[in-house]
Amino acid sequence: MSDRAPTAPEPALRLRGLVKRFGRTTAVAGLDLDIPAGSFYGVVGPNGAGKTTTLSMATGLLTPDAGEVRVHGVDVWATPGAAAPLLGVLPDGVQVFDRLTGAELIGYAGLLRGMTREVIAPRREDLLTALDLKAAGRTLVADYSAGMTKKIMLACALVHAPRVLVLDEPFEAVDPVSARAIRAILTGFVAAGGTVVLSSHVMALVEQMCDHVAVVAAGRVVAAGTVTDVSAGQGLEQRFVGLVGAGDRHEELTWLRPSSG
Ligand SMILES: Nc1ncnc2c1ncn2[C@@H]1O[C@H](COP(=O)(O)OP(=O)(O)OP(=O)(O)O)[C@@H](O)[C@H]1O
Repeated sequence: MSDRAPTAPEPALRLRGLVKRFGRTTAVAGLDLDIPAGSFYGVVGPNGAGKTTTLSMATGLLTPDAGEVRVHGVDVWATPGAAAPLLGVLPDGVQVFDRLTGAELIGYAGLLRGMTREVIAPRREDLLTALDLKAAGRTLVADYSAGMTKKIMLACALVHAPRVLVLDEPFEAVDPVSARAIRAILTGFVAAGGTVVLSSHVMALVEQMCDHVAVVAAGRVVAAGTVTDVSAGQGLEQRFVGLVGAGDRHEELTWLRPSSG
């Protein structure tokens, strides 16, 4: 028997000491997080907590001021060419090439990942069908609704079959039928050994879908672990408010009384 201590398995994503400042604003203030391989990981936090900034640095979209990111052990910033194929990314609020049709955009995403047209074509059809975008595949993305744009960008993130999916608010503006289709895709992906990291403001969704969650506030992780552990018997929303909320204090807008006018 070996007397060596077993080494912990390499996480799908390892974030260490991430820092990002925008002028005088510190968006991310030394953030550490391990996302276990095979997990369905939710990242939650109040508006402006640093979630988008963190996920952008974790996926090679935004250069950190300090810190390190590894995806399955591969350094995202030192070796971006090796890390990129492992990652599928749905960014929030980035410019899309919207003068392409949906089908062209998926094709373009596949070509950027070095895929051949022969491999891309059937996958593109599968994705358009699965995301209920078959008819819209021939329409310019500029003419898409917010939810359709979200779905086509998700298709672009999936086409090269990455190992880790990082999705910034994937359900925002998406209708319930499409949300169900996306959930099925993501659940199947995790069941097949993939890792999903998503940010969301919907605690019920994170509680239902995710097995792990990190609560981010003021650019740091204030709680992380299994959803059961982080919820601590209170339900995730209650725990979230307890960790980052201002309690039950609400300013009254006394002037907002239509009947008193
Ligand atoms: N490009 C930028 N230039 C200047 N400040 C920025 C920029 N991007 C983010 N910030 C600031 O960094 C902080 C964190 O923003 P970030 O978008 O990461 O938060 P978030 O947790 O994703 O918020 P939300 O839940 O509202 O989407 C905020 O104070 C924001 O104003």
